Formats: sequence, structure tokens, C-alpha cells
Amino acid sequence: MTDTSAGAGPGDDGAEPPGSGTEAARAALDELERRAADRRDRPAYGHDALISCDRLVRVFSADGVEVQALQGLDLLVREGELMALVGASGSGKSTLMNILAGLDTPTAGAAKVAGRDLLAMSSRERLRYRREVVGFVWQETRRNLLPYLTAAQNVALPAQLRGRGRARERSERVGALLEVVGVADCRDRRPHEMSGGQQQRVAIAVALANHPSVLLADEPTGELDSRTAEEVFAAFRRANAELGTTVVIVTHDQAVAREVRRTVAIRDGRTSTEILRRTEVDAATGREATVAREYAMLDRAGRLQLPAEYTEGLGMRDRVMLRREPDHIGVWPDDTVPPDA
Ligand SMILES: Nc1ncnc2c1ncn2[C@@H]1O[C@H](COP(=O)(O)OP(=O)(O)OP(=O)(O)O)[C@@H](O)[C@H]1O
Repeated sequence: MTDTSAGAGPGDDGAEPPGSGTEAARAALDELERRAADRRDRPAYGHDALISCDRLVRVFSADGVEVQALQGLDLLVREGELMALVGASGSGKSTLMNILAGLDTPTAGAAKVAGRDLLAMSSRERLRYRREVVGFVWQETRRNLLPYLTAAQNVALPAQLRGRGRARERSERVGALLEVVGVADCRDRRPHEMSGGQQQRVAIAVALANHPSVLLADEPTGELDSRTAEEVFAAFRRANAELGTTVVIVTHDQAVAREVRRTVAIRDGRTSTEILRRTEVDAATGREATVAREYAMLDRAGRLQLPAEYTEGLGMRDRVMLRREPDHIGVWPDDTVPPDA
């Protein structure tokens, strides 16, 4: 233990006797400086992520009542990921998507997408951000497309508005995008001449028109039957694989959530658990199988959200008992005596 008691000063000859208070204080100071330097050199949170949300808060006030839709949400998404966000109704998914889409601003915290600081953008930068950095697909099919334009005209519009490229290049890109999402045959049809699934796939092409870094979709298959939903999801997957676009999908659809490698659950305005899926080859049979593992998010304040089904199943409430083991932490209901206590 470091002795920092007062009264121990340099000796008569000016030299510090070993173990003196001054020497100990200097050692403590060196240690503090070393730790501060370590902290300085450590990469910042989310430095290599395309999307980073750091303790994001969004409070709505309505009729004098405050609703905390996001309560310190942390989320990192790497470039090229295809991931799903799930959560109960009212957990804050749409609030998060609106912030990432540049349609709403957080009350506190930090949010960055492709290097843009979502809290510090001017209204002009915000407009550019919405046009160039993110593409958006909404649940309601009619919200995504202009009804009096054909599929090709809808997809051509964002680039036309931006005044980018020559007409021929734009037309080629429209054809290529409709091909990627699998609706090249709908090129000259207006929305009412297409099925709901075809309209959503055209909507994906529209959202991709300006080469966005991120494609955001809020319940894009919510109005579709499961077979059609699969086709729409396949279009997201192709956009991700062929164009490298990072895709974040909010979904209630378990089938869609199971199809992605990473599913993040939001609970009470915070990220709570995360499921990562990997393909593993069985050494004995050589057969491939998808292995899913569930993780809980540990935020930088050390907070951990335990899944409700775990805590409810074990009758855990208000307070739990913890014990640190060499390689894990044990958690027991408050009134339980741990096995080898
Ligand atoms: N504009 C607003 N004004 C007041 N409260 C709001 C507003 N928008 C959202 N909320 C509230 O914030 C909370 C989170 O809402 P949000 O729409 O983000 O949830 P959600 O997870 O997307 O739900 P759902 O799955 O039903 O769409 C809810 O309690 C909601 O009532």
C-alpha cells in the first residue's frame, strides 16, 4: 500500500530517504500521468464505426408530460454490416431511426454517421446529409414512392434533383438498381400497377439512388405477407452484398431478424441484448450450422440489462446478489444462498 502520510521530508543532506513521503507522492503522480497518457492514446469510443451512438437521449414533452424515448442508448455499427433492431412497441426504435435519418435531433449524447455529427449539423448540412449520406425505406408503401411516376422515374428522381451525372448514366444506374432489387420488369409501371412487395423493392432502389453510406428501414415488411417479406428482405441483402451499403432494419418480423448476423434489442430506450449468428462447420460431419449466441450490452457506466425473461423466470427484482469468480460474475436472486457459500 502506498504510504502518503505527512511529515516525512527530505533528509538533512537534501537527499530523499528511501520510502519517504515525497518519493511516494512522486511515484503516485507518475502513475497518474501514465494512466492519463494511456487514456489519451486509447482510441475514442466508436472511432472505427460507421454509426456510433454514445449515451443518446431523446426526451419528448407533450402536454407538460415528459417522455424519455431514448435513455442513454449506445450503439456501434460497422461499415458493411446488415443488422436488425428489434424491441417492444414504444421501446424507442423509431425515435432512434428518425435521429439516424436526420429527421429529428437528440436531446443529449452523441451520434455520428459516416463522420457527420448529428447534433452539430446546420439545417443546410442536415438537408445534404438526408440526400447524400442516408437512404430511407418506410413501412407504408405509399410513403416511399410518388404515385404518378413510374418505377424508373421514381428511382431517377433523387439523382435528377441533385443534378448529378448525365441523363444516359442516370438511366443506366436506374436500370442497374432495379436489377439489384429484382424488379427490372416493373420499370415502366406506376405504384398502383405493382404489388406491395414490388413497391417496397422499388423503394429500396430509390433509397439507394444517391449512393448512400447507410440504408435505414423502419418495418419495411410490416404490411406484407411472409413470402413477400422474404423477397423484400432478399433485396436488402443484395444491396448490402453487391453495393456494400450498410443496412439497418427495424423489424418485428422474427423471420427477418433471424436472417441477419446481428440483431440488437432495444428496451426502454437503451440497447439491451444482442444476438450474433455465425456459421460453424461440424468437425465430425462437415455439415454447416448457424450458431446463435446472446450477449448483454455493458455500457461504459458498467450498467448491464438482464433479459426480462431471465430475471422474471428467477424471480429477480429490485436487488440481486453478485459474486465475482475468476472468469465470470455470478448473479443470484436477493434471498438465495449461492451453492457453495
Ligand atoms: N413526437 C413524440 N411526442 C411525444 N412522445 C413521443 C413522440 N414520439 C415518440 N414518443 C414516445 O416515445 C416512446 C418511444 O416511441 P417510438 O415510436 O420510438 O417506439 P417504437 O419502439 O418505434 O414503437 P413501435 O414499435 O410501436 O413503432 C413512446 O413512449 C412514444 O409514445
